[in-house]
Amino acid sequence: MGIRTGNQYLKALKSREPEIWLSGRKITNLMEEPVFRQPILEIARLYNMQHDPGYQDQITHICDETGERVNNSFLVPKSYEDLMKRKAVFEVFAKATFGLMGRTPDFLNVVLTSMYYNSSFFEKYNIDWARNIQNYYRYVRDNDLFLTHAIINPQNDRSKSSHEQKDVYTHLGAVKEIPEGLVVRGAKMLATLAPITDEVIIYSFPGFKPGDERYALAFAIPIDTKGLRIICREPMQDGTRSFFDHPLASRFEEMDALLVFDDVVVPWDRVFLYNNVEAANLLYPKTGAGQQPAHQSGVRGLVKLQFATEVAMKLADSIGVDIYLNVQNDLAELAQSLESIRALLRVSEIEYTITENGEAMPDYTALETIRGLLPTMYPRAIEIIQTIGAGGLLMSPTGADFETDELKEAMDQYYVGREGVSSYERVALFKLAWDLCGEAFGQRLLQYERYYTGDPVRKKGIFYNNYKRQRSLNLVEDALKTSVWDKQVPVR
Ligand SMILES: Cc1cc2nc3c(=O)[nH]c(=O)nc-3n(C[C@H](O)[C@H](O)[C@H](O)COP(=O)(O)OP(=O)(O)OC[C@H]3O[C@@H](n4cnc5c(N)ncnc54)[C@H](O)[C@@H]3O)c2cc1C
Repeated sequence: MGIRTGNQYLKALKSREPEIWLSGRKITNLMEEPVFRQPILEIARLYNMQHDPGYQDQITHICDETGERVNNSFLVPKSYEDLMKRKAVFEVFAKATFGLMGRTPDFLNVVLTSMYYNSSFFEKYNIDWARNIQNYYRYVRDNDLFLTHAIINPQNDRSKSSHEQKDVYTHLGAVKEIPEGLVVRGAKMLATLAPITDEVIIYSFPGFKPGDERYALAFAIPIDTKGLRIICREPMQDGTRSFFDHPLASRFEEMDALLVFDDVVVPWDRVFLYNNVEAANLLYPKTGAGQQPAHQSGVRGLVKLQFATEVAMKLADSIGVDIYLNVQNDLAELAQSLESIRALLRVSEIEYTITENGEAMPDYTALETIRGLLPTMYPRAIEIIQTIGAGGLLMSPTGADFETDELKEAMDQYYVGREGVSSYERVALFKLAWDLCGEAFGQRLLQYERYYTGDPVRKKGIFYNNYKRQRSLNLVEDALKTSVWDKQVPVR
């Protein structure tokens, strides 16, 4: 089939009945649920872009294996040019969502492509696992499916490993083998966009210890598999707010969910890893499942930071406060953060390496530096928006006020910005800024930037240890030898 249209995506959603729980209600008609309606349409819009002549050649290609047109996020990059082809889709999708949706389909497509191309890793442990991941990649690529993933255990007692939790099946684990497949029980989080996806893929961050064998799992199943419950977090908007009042929250909320597996049968041909602590711990480093998608996250993060920077600059300009040095300093700080991320991203692309099996890999150090910096740069951007908007952020009336005759004069007079900025324009801008920096929606976006890729504290620890191992760090040694040179090199 190859690339889907938005309508084909909607049709697939309508054809399924996943068990979704939202605010104590079981959702029976996903398409009619206001909370999901607009986010579904936003994802459908991305699928449509694949068919738009203005984008098609930029974000899709003809697959060598099938001759069908597929999304560039399924491309195994073998060269700088391939990395750029793949980047094009990251950029187009990120710009279409202002970087606010982190788990657009391209993200997990890259994870899966990476696992597929490095399936020799799975083969070392079990030839079936390798064949399964290869077939699954082809299935997802050729049907253009939308995946969610859950790689973290629920946050229960973090001082104990999975097998030490009070209930042995609090964290998702294997129960038994049956002829049809592997029976799994327990929970996994944090499956962003789960209710509106086609499939879920389960794998884990490293950190398994002996005794955790039953939790060492990787598999994928349809999102409506019997026994799989999707428990949504409290929504941050009810789906009835207007675009004018909440231009971002009304469009781009990515629902997050806990996945509970109630003796779910995972067919054997969908099991990628099982009962092997060593393999589960090596999955990330050996398949590139962390490093390749970091390219998508870097591009998306850059777009998001650019959006926040532009919001701050427009806000300051709209009320004439960017003549003040303190405001200019804050805005310059933001612009310099943005330029730093842009530069790092280019370094990651230009300094790519080719792995042993011929895969082009964007530079680890540059991408991890982006991952290390954004959890502080993005919250700082939000703080600057809050500081520049100040009390005005809390004073925005609603769209309904603008449509009320009795209020027209007051609206036109008291909400006007600097010369040339009408009340309507100023209020619209401040509302957009408030969605980003004040609303629960905006707070989630902030929490996303901190944690979407794992705990930044531990990630920095890993980064430091790798950096120490890989970099020569010889300058100090050289400096300590200077006294010897002094004696050897005659001074003229
Ligand atoms: C908005 C959002 C969307 C996300 N989307 C997804 C998704 O689509 N799929 C998915 O699988 N995951 C997703 N994640 C989950 C993300 O991977 C985790 O939030 C992240 O790995 C951190 O884990 P945690 O939230 O359980 O925090 P914890 O690991 O419980 O950490 C809590 C605190 O304790 C500290 N801490 C805990 N353990 C240790 C330790 N061993 N050593 C030192 N400090 C420790 C941490 O530094 C942190 O401050 C998302 C997260 C967010 C916020």
